[in-house]
Amino acid sequence: MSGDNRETGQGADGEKSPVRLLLAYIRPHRKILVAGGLLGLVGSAAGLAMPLLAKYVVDAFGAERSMAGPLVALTIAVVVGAVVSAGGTYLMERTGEGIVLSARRRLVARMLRLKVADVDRLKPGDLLSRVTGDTTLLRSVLTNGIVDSIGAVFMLIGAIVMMALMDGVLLLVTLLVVVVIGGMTGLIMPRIQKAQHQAQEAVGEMGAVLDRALQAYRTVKASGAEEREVEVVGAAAAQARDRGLQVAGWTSLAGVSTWMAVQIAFLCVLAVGGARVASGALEVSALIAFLLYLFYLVAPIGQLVEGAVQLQNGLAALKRIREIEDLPGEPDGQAVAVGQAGGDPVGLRFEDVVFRYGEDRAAVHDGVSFEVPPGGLTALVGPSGAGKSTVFALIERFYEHQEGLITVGGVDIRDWPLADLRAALGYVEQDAPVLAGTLRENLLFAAPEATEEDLRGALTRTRLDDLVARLPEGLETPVGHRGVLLSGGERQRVAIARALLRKPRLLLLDEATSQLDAVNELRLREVIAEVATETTVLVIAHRLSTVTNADRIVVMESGGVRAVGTHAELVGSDDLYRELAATQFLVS
Ligand SMILES: Nc1ncnc2c1ncn2[C@@H]1O[C@H](COP(=O)(O)OP(=O)(O)OP(=O)(O)O)[C@@H](O)[C@H]1O
Repeated sequence: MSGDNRETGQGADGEKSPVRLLLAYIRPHRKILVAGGLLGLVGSAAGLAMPLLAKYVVDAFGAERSMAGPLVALTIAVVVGAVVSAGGTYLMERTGEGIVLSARRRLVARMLRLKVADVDRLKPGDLLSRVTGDTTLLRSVLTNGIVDSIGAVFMLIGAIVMMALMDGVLLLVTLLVVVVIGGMTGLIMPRIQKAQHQAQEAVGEMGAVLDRALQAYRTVKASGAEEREVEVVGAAAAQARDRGLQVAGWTSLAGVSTWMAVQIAFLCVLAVGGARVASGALEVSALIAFLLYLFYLVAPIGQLVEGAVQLQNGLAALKRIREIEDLPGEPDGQAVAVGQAGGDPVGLRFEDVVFRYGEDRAAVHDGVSFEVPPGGLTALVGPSGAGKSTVFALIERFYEHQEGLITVGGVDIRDWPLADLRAALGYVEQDAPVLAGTLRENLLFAAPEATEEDLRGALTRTRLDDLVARLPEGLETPVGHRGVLLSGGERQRVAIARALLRKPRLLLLDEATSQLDAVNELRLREVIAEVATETTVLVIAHRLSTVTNADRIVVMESGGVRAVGTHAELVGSDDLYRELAATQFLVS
């Protein structure tokens, strides 16, 4: 078994310029975008033709000619203009939605393949806002922003050509003013981008604090902390508003400088043009026409500035999207080996394992060694913080150990292809191991291809069949957010059934600490004992019944293994174990 441990880090587009990266989102949609842009142009042309056609109608009326012809032409122009414009708008919006969709798909695909260590560091609410908010910002810059800017460039060129024909000197004066003030606007643009990035960050932070409040909804209420949480989320919202105002400030400054450019150019042209008219170098009519063209420049310049502002917003959003996309993925973690599960029980070995959660952190595991033979029940016990859950995190390769060796089935876990390793493991978390959705969806989550027979078997083995029989909609009953509609014991058994459907060769079970009623307690004990006859079970034990049933118990203490033995042996030989048995384990 050999694994390719290549990290799925930055893609080939890691070094491209941000604008090119932005444009890459359009590439698949460019044809529709061009079609939408062309329809928009035809619509505008039809709009432009209308005053002319209206003139014909009036002329015909005045000359007492038949108005039928011009009226039909006008009607056609109105209808064609409306239909074509609507079509253009629709295509543009459609492209925008398509761009947002592909940006979201890409981002989510990356998010779900990140390393657990990175996701532990990031805030879920902020990640959510990157998928929902930042991707939306790409839409307008990549559709209307681009099309309008291209249209503006054409108009600008047209106006400049006309102005050149009128008077070269005045054009030079105009361009000088526009370029100087345009340069100043250029200086503002990066500030808009920075402010927009901060604004989006503030929205992300607001999402993060809101997420915190919603995740701990019951605790918030039970602690009477509603008002304080409202304040905290409100403060984050105010922060987002402040950042938004900064963007608005810089954006309006850019707008004002455009307006100033035209006004100052107007005054300069008036002064220079007046002098040229006085000296006889220019006709008055040419000066008037030139000034009219100057004002003709206002709209396209405004559109260009607007396009540039949108570009800054898009780049700011892209930066936040790339912050996630550029994080390295798990080593060959892309493929989920569905259907490859199953096989004989495997053993597990830790050999002098050293692990710390960060370079600057103290070692959580400082030379951990123990062995779990294939099959049977092994319990992991120890005081809180001894590093028991970390053992699971290392076996699942959520985190990578720094020193020592961990083997599953005699093979170094670093040599297992990650998807195969995880397919061989069953993992039952202690907290909230049930997801929203129906009971069936939860059970089939890790093994969607499981047969109805497998499902019934797992339900029987986890003693869930009578629960299913009691539920009004049976397996189709929704379990509520994080399974809140189930009891603690039921949730854990659902999670065990889900793990069993994957036919694990080694089941990692973090036992629920919640107090269970006698029936649930007994069932859970039976389930664990029964599963241990079929596969290897490593359980972080919180119950006396589990340790007394275990084939062997590994006692951990502050990052090391202190003793190994059966309950009877350890009660006799190990002080810490005796104390744990007397105080920590829930009696049953
Ligand atoms: N994701 C993490 N990042 C940083 N430190 C962590 C992380 N998870 C756990 N730790 C730290 O590692 C130490 C061991 O934690 P671990 O969860 O493995 O202990 P445990 O024995 O399972 O405790 P408990 O029985 O209370 O769950 C603790 O001091 C904890 O603060």
